[in-house]
Amino acid sequence: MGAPTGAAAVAPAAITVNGVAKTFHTRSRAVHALEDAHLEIGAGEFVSLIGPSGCGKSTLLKLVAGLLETSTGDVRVDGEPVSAPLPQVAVSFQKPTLLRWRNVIDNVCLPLTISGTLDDAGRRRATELLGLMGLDGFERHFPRELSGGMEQRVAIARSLVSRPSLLLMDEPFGALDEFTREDLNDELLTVWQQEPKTVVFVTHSISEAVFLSDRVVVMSARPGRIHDVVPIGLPRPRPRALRNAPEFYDVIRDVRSVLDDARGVGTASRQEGAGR
Ligand SMILES: Nc1ncnc2c1ncn2[C@@H]1O[C@H](COP(=O)(O)OP(=O)(O)OP(=O)(O)O)[C@@H](O)[C@H]1O
Repeated sequence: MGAPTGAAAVAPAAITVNGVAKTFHTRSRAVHALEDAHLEIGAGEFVSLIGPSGCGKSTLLKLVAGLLETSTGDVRVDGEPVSAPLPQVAVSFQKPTLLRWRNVIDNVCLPLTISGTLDDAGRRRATELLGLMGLDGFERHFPRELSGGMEQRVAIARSLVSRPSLLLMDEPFGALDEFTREDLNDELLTVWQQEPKTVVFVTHSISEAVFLSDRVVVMSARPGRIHDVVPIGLPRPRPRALRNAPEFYDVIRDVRSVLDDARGVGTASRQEGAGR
């Protein structure tokens, strides 16, 4: 498949999370969502965040997105402190949040419409991204005519249309059946390989994290901390068949062991060198 017009126009972003804590003050109490988080993500890396419910994965993602402010410490993208959403960063969530009254192509073009930069090249790019997402021929359909998986494909195309150098994804495929999720994982990796960018991906699925990532950040709960970072040594590109390979299961076992440890239920033994 040829690269889309003007692909890889923007260099991927690097991220630094330095001594970050986040406390939410509700009316009745203070919630320590994140404590003493340190993390470096290299430009072009694909990193997943995984951990028990409530351990601060979304909070960390929103801090990088500039949607929340840190309580202490700082977050930097390409060396610049993040204090508000940055134009080179796109965020996608579990709910696709398409505009029901706009058709598919107009939904994908929305970021360009909002920034006042929509032109013929932008429309062509939107069409190309829909093709990459397996949605050729659906440009004029409305969200009500799409399945959940198709809506999420449109949302991913929308998040890519402005060529972000950093893509932050919060459980984007969490509501989808396993087969659709795997298809979307494959499509996401195709785009990521064609247009290098940094991706931070929150998921509850160990296999999804392993399949996609260069490294998996394992977090522990109450207060949320970064427990360990597991490098995923599986070669790229990663074909569908990798999901049946023994080495894939070895790495999954390795990450599960770290996750069990983070949850304080350590049972499995981490294989030294697995996944490295
Ligand atoms: N705006 C908020 N106000 C108060 N507390 C919050 C707020 N946002 C998150 N929290 C709390 O911070 C903690 C971390 O939440 P966060 O959503 O980051 O966890 P998570 O790991 O993404 O969870 P899940 O896996 O269930 O989505 C939780 O205890 C949550 O209740």
